[in-house]
Amino acid sequence: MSDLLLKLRDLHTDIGQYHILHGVDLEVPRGQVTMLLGRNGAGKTTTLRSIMGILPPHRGAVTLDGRAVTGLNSALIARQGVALVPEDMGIFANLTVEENLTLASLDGPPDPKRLERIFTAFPALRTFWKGRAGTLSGGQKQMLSVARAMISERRLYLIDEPSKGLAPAIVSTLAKALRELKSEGATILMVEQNFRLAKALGDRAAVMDNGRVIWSGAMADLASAPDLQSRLMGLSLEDHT
Ligand SMILES: Nc1ncnc2c1ncn2[C@@H]1O[C@H](COP(=O)(O)OP(=O)(O)OP(=O)(O)O)[C@@H](O)[C@H]1O
Repeated sequence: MSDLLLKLRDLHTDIGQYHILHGVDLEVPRGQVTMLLGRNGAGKTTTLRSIMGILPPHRGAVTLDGRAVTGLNSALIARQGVALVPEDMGIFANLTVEENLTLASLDGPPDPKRLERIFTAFPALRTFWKGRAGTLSGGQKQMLSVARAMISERRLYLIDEPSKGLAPAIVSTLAKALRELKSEGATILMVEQNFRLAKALGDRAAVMDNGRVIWSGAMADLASAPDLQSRLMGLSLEDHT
């Protein structure tokens, strides 16, 4: 078993007539949290969507645990144990919290032990268990979205800017849940603009610009080098909280 769970090689993806990814190379080690950083429009979301098979790449390779999964549709990628927590949260507003989690569970009804862990991390989901997801607050919807990924054991979690638009107290709740997921040995590839959160959770970092990864390495190396941050992103990440 290799230490690399996910590998992207020379990935090119178009959206309509636009060429968005221009040869993304990325390695995601098993059991670690890799943060995908970069300016707005750099191609971070498109990279996650390309891995998940929502936007199929037209060139390059996606390898999961040594197996090529390039071009498979998203249902098949999900069956390989990959979960995406999308930026728009991807929950079913007309269904209850319970129904949202039951649908996300890969093997029948949710495992009670996993459910208990989710309730401990996000107590609001227990409170509103029978409530429609559409009536939850923005923060609660985000928690439900993360919980949908956590309801079954996954090989890889792709998480797109979970802290976006959330109040600081909710970001702390989210951070705690993600830290717990990390402590269970989960492999996570996460887009995050909040550098304080990215730094706290990330083991590795990859910085994108103009549809490519322009730097990758240990998060500690990036966090301790303001010059590097400003060269890569045009600003100090510390200002970007
Ligand atoms: N549906 C679309 N049609 C045309 N261009 C698109 C579409 N979706 C995204 N793009 C473009 O693709 C590029 C990459 O977008 P993407 O959402 O991957 O960037 P990002 O790094 O995730 O940005 P952000 O941090 O703002 O979310 C951007 O220039 C964006 O304008």
